[in-house]
Amino acid sequence: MDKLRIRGGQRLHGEVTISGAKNAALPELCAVLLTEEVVTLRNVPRLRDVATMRALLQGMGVRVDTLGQRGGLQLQAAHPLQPLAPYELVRTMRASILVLGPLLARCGHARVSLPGGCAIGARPVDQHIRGLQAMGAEITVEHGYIEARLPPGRSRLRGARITTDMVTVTGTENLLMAAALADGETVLENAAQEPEVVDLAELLIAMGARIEGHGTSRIHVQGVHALHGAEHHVVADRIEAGTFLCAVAATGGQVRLHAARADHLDAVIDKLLAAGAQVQADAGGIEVRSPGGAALQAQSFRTTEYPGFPTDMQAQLMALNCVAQGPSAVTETIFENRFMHVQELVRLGARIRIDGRTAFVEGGQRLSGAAVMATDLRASASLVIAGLVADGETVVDRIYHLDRGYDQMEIKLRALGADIERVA
Ligand SMILES: CC(=O)N[C@H]1[C@@H](OP(=O)(O)OP(=O)(O)OC[C@H]2O[C@@H](n3ccc(=O)[nH]c3=O)[C@H](O)[C@@H]2O)O[C@H](CO)[C@@H](O)[C@@H]1O
Ligand SMILES: C=C(OP(=O)(O)O)C(=O)O
Repeated sequence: MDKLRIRGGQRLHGEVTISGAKNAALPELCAVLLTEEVVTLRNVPRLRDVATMRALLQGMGVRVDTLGQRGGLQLQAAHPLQPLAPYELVRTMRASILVLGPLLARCGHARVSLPGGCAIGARPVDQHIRGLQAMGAEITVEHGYIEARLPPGRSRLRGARITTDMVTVTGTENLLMAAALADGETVLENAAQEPEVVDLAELLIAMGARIEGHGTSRIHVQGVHALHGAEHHVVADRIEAGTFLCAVAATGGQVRLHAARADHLDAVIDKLLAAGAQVQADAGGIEVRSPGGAALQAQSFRTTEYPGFPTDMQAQLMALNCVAQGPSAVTETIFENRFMHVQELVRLGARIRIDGRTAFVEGGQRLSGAAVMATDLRASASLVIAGLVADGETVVDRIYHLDRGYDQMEIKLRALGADIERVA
């Protein structure tokens, strides 16, 4: 099993190009199920989750061709499709649930394994199911599978007004894709406003869907009979960019992030500016400069839905808070168990106490390298940041979590001057 070996203490300097967003690419790969024509996606990141999604789609009968070396994929979901998402693939990637809406809309039935719980929380999919039921689907859950079909005599879902109980990102995406081919108008209330939802809507519109209001909490979709092929560039990964911003803030140095979208990172950049880092944005990317974490002020924050502070950046900013000066309180409101990195950061010398949904970080600690275990994707990223500033050697085990969502992270960090290598 691969590990990352990091010798801390190097400042980061230079330039890095931010990859396409995992959380945009995954729903967009599922959107190809909505048409029998060719869809071309550019800037798809090289990730384990993308490989899993590719295998899932290929198992259904989708043709997938790689275009060159720069993240191009050409996909075609011509008939006949096998509308099945088996447990073996779904259990390794929760985003597999995103095939449910498109399969139901296109094939009239779908059999998708329930994703189950994971390290960061229970993560039920009841809102996805309820929304599709409101659109006329008959859904049962048996033997660990969601069995969804249209009632006898119906060939399409029907538009509906759906208000989800909470803001759900993949729930909004599933219902958006289903609504694109439904009969009549769908209104999604309490919709997620994340940039990845907007990017998916832009792909769907390029495929002929009639969507308005994406990027707000109310999305209107006027269903159409068929969608067609399209070409789309996946938006830059704001979480990868935010992770590099926190890494540079912690180690000190100066780095330019090409292709990063500052307008998608306001909440994170505000915290880094308040901490004392310098962050400047222009049309081509973001430049960050920092004297190093020990010269910064720790910042309290609370995760919320976009445009609030993203839960997917909580662990990374907490790693910075461990070395920055002063106490801070980090409150996680989205997932009930997303502090798995805390005990590993403590192994590196951090001082953190958890009380319910809040972690209280003492700050101002000198970290010292140790063997630590990655427990989930962003927890892994926080351990890498901590390892980059710790004295001596840190070995991060179980980095298959990191590979799910970061495109060549150690190669990009090494190009910036980090002493980091992948070892077996
Ligand atoms: C592939 C992808 O895009 N993943 C992102 C997506 O996950 P994902 O879409 O799974 O997260 P949601 O936005 O759905 O989850 C928000 C909250 O709602 C709850 N919930 C959600 C759906 C549902 O049917 N019932 C329910 O109770 C969840 O357990 C969680 O507590 O958004 C999260 C929140 O920004 C991010 O951390 C993930 O990186
Ligand atoms: C939690 C995440 O992803 P997923 O929803 O794919 O598990 C993440 O990207 O941090």
